[in-house]
Amino acid sequence: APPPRTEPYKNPRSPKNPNHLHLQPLSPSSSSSSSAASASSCALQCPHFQSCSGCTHEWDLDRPQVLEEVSKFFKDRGVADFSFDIGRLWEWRCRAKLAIRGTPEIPLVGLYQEGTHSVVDIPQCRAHHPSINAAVDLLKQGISKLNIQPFDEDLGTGELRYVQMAVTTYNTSLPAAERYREGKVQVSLVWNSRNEHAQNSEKLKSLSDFLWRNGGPNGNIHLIHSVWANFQTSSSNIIFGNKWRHLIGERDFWEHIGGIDVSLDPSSFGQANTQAFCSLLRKLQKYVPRRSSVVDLYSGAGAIGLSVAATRKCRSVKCIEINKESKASFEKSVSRLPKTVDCSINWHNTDASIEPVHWLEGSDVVIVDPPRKGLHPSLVDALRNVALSYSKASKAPKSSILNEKEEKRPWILRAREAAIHVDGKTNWENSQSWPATLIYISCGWESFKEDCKNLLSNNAWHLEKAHAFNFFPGTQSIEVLAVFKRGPRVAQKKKKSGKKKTAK
Ligand SMILES: C[S@@+](CC[C@H](N)C(=O)[O-])C[C@H]1O[C@@H](n2cnc3c(N)ncnc32)[C@H](O)[C@@H]1O
Repeated sequence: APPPRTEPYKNPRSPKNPNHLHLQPLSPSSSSSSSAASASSCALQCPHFQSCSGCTHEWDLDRPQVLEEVSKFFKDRGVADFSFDIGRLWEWRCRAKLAIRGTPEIPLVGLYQEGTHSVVDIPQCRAHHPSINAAVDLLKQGISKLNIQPFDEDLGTGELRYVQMAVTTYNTSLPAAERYREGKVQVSLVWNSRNEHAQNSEKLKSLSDFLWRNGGPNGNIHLIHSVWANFQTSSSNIIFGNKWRHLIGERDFWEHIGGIDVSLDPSSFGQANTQAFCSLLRKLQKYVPRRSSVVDLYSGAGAIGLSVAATRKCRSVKCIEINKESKASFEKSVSRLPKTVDCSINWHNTDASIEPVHWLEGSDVVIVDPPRKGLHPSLVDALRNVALSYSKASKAPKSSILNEKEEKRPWILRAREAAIHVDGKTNWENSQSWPATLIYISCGWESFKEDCKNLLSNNAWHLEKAHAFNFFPGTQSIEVLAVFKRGPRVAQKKKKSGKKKTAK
């Protein structure tokens, strides 16, 4: 795999109309032969394009159209050196949730056709890590051989509803260059029953054994890392139910991300593009001053917070996450942090939008990585208020901790108690600081623009750096990493020319 490339973003040739190109590819003899050649070298070339809803763009995978706008947006707000990390263009997806429909003889495993609930089979998907396509093939063989009934959405009948495939490329016994290609798949089968005691659970066990026999360490090719079951009977569109069971293979799923070992249970959020996420983390780490106190809001299983705890020698890291399922993964990742890490680490299972000022207090750096819809308005308000009270009164905002005694609501008090707490070796004094740096990671460009404008208004914050990452090649989505500093931008003093003025 070629290493990810980072390029300072320059306005390229005028954007082409991808639909037009799709219908009428330019021939090499046309006057635009050089752009046609570069477009086809970054073309998706997937047989499922247009029937499957996963990819929306077939050409210029290295340059999503939205980049023009993104680059201009940051330039207009004072970021001169915006960069874009192109990364891997095919076989980048290490995590896929696929619907299972059809019949036992002809199962369909894939995504919905745009705007419908018809599932399209995507055996040769170009975005999937090759191990996902191979595992899907094996799963289909198992479905047919064991007469597993795919789910019927209209009737609510059938056995297998969805499958989640997650690839781990963590294998220290292989040379680093081979690890990605040799990725192993954690398969989670979403079974249409309440639990493992239902009538058809023997078939679930048979399917899991089939996958392990044929794709496990003693199979023809070792493809499968482990098999899990999730039980879901709801008629809603929600993919997963609340019950998870580990069926076979290694229980713990590890990945090496951002300089640390990170554990990810199937119920926890995981980034789909592992390599692009690693590039983002490498960049992010540079913006966290050494020995700082960090709060990581929307932290999931803590990949970002724990990575900066280790690589930036942070004094403290506080992670805030609404999904209680991420707790176990966080705990395992903490257990593998290098022994040299001297950091007070906390993980709170709560909603970051409830009384967010509480979480900001005592931190030098706040990292936010919200879902696509962006930050909750209460958090934007808290970030603005904290910054504005500094610049208005030239002093720190009033401590929310002073009001703590008055807080009586038991659920808020419970959330403030850390679900996981690890002491550092050094007893640092409690910091009275408020964040001076805000690092915003966004997968939703439209919501980011709104949040960004609100954060910048009245000079509460200013933008210092911005980078984008090709997290989802083939789509118009990109991942943005934006670094804000508290207060207005201070104009840079012009360097003295060094030439002495000569008296006339
Ligand atoms: C884009 S993911 C990022 C996770 C993590 N930073 C990572 O990279 O693995 C967003 C996370 O925010 C969590 N989340 C959503 N709404 C939340 C809220 N109101 N408060 C706290 N966490 C929330 C989700 O459960 C999810 O884990």
